[in-house]
Amino acid sequence: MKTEGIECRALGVGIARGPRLATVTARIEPGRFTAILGPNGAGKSTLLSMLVGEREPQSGEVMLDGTPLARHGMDALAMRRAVMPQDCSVAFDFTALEVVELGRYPHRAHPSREEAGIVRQAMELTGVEHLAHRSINTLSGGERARTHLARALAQVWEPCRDGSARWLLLDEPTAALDLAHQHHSMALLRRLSEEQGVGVVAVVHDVNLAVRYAHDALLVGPGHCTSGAVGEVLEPECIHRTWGVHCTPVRAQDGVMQFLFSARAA
Ligand SMILES: Nc1ncnc2c1ncn2[C@@H]1O[C@H](COP(=O)(O)OP(=O)(O)OP(=O)(O)O)[C@@H](O)[C@H]1O
Repeated sequence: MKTEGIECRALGVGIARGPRLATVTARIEPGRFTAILGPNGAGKSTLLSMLVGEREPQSGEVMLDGTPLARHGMDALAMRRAVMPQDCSVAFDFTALEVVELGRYPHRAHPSREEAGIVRQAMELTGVEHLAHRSINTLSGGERARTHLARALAQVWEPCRDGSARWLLLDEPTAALDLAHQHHSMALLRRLSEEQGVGVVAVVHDVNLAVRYAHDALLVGPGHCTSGAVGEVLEPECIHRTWGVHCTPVRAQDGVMQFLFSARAA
């Protein structure tokens, strides 16, 4: 039986002693980009925090490569998995460069020969190299988000020595980004999954970005969870059921199906 990947086994999503928001049974594959979508308050961030191991599930469990997540140990996880939370505030007055360097901290016992190069290339990929010496707390929301994405990329830059898959778990990585940077970042994440086998899991609100760049979708709530190939999950009827908006499929010039949305039926 295939065990590689993240498996949600009847995962009860909701805060401790709070209501059950959804029960998630799904397998998330490495080498694929999985978008988590759903209405506000459906439990997307709560689910992500369970996949990361920050929050205990109300029931069920999260397995990584066939072993319960908690048994992997935080140090081992940090070598192969980077997390970008929704709120990326930094208490200290670090420069952008220092924030990205933090991504390399888990590797300090076995540094790469390319440490400085990794940090520089990660910053180039998200377009923040010119901000290297600025204080993180003086950057705009989008600049800060791109700096934290660079930190996450730096953390999982090199393949694991034991060949295990690397993961990026990101909570709304494009929320603060302008149109160009949204597409640039999503394309980058897709490439990382396809070319380097990284498992990318990202909470995304923009259905069209998800349809264009993700392989799979995990749709949370209200009260249920659906997962599968993005084009099968995010179809007009399901979108209407989930968000109460009507949508018209249109084919973009490059052949990708996208949607036009309206509050009322055409
Ligand atoms: N620490 C907390 N204490 C009380 N309720 C909480 C806490 N954290 C989350 N919740 C509640 O749990 C529910 C799910 O929150 P969550 O942040 O997972 O939703 P979400 O789907 O990510 O929403 P959004 O799209 O608005 O970011 C919400 O109703 C939220 O108010």
